[in-house]
Amino acid sequence: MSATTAPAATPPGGAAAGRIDTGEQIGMWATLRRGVEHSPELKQGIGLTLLLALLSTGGQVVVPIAIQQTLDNGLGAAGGPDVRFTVLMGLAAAGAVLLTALASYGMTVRLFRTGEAGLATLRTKAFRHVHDLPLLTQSTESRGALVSRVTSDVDQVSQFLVFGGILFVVSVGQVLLATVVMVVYSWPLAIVVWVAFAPLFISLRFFQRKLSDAYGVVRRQVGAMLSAISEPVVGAAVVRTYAVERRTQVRIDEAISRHQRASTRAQGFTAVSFSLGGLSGGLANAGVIVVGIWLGLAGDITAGEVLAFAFLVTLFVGPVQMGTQILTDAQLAIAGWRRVIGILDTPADLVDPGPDGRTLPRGPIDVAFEHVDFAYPGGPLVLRDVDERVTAGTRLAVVGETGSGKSTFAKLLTRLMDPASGRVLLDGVDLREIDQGSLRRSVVLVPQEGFLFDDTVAANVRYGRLDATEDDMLAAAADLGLDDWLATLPAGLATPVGQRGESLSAGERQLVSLLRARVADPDLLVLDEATSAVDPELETRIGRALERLLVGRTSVTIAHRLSTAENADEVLVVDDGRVVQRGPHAALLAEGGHYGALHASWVAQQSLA
Ligand SMILES: Nc1ncnc2c1ncn2[C@@H]1O[C@H](COP(=O)(O)OP(=O)(O)OP(=O)(O)O)[C@@H](O)[C@H]1O
Repeated sequence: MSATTAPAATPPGGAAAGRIDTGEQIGMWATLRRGVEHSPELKQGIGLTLLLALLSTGGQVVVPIAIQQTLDNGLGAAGGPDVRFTVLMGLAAAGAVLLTALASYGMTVRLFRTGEAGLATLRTKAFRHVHDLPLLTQSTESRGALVSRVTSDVDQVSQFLVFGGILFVVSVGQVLLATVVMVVYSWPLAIVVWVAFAPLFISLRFFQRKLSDAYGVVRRQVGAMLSAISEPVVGAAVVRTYAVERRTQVRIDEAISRHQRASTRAQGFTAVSFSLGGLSGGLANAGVIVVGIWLGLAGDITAGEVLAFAFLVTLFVGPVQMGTQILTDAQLAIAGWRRVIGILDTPADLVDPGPDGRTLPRGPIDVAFEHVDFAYPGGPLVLRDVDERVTAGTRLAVVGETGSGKSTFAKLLTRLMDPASGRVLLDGVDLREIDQGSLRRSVVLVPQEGFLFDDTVAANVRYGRLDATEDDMLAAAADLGLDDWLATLPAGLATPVGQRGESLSAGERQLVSLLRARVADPDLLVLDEATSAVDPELETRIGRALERLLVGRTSVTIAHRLSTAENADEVLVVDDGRVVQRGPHAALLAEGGHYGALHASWVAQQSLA
């Protein structure tokens, strides 16, 4: 059976290997619990914060009580106005207002601090985990969406915790306290207020569900919008070269419109619930006045109590009305929190064996593939039953048509992915059992286009070994015969390379990648040979540097050039995911077959050039 007709194979690492967990299946309370677990700072000193919240809400209730007391027992005292009592009540009210303000300040500052500290932890955790995510997930999940999870989704949680959270604590306290005082003054009037708010309370659950769905869509659209915007920014040169600005703009406009539609829909629910809050407040006030006067005429309630009630209703209305807004913020935050938790829940596919991991001894490495199969998620097998051994110190060139599986072979060899079945062994040890630190020290992959960061040549070379000194780098350059090239750069090692190395030519970028690999000094070097054409002088220089880099190591080069295959000790020919030929260049040439055909096409290309 050929690779293309093979049934879809299970992706390595299970179904989760291909996508990031959306987190959508996590319930609201579970999200909150898990969110707090991930940011334990949020719980720190919560007792004191709640006490301050209680004080700041308690203070608000003192004012209506003071008004009632002043009216009934001060100004309206049986034997004429009691000035001393009235002043005392005034002072009590002023003290309560001051205490409320101080407590509210203390609570706000504390919530700010713990909120920001907790979210910084969450952001750091999520960002670190992005690095551990399966390589396949990172290419499947659009990068913009991934960035939005770590940035704007966490911001959303932050906004709620810092603002919504404060309002929530105060509102709940205020409503409860106002209710208690209302019941003490007049339970029939308290019932009037609660009846007025009953429809809103009952419908809150409905709104909460609607808002949750609607804001979940909004958060997804934010990710999609960031993705649509960031891709053309990164690929600006391609957009301009092919004059596809209009098409790109249409994509971005569509993403923005989708976000706008989702936001408008969500805000529609907010508006309805907010208006319901206002309506309930109006009803409650009217009910209190009418029933209050009626009770007053019957002598069941004093004038001071009715006036206090009017104030208490205000205390009650504000938070309840605000509650719908808080609900909105909470839903946004929970939707954001879910997406961040989704990242943290996505298993890192490459499990580091940790302290049990084996360490590779230094020196050239012996490589073995034992019946290795591999398939990308949901796709057919792209490597089938690869069973090969490369003895330490060998220079192996891997050749094959485009799409035959060469790069996949290299990725498995460097453990960027694990095989679906079979084993890859280095010095007889399964790659999965090797300590990640030891593996990264001993094995280095030089990709076709080595990524350069927007920094100096030195900083980029240092990615090979973080403690490399300038002398180490100069020695590496001398070893690869690149010292004179380095001297031609405007500031030598201190020359800035620009974004993605754009200030350097393609060939120069390759030289920086080779220097980086030399500084790393691996025992197994896996090279994906660059295909971009560079000028002949630089080509010779790259070839010479490569020659020197390979000395004393095992090397596996994905070869696109005839000379590389010719200079290798052995050539491995891959076709449609299978190894079809192996041997030294000359022997394979004599054999013909796939290698003969590849060789003929190389020779034809060269004569054309
Ligand atoms: N991330 C991926 N997701 C899904 N399929 C992939 C992925 N990367 C590669 N493939 C598929 O796997 C097969 C082998 O790809 P691979 O990159 O290993 O080939 P290659 O021989 O290195 O090709 P080239 O010489 O063009 O780089 C191809 O059919 C390719 O489409």
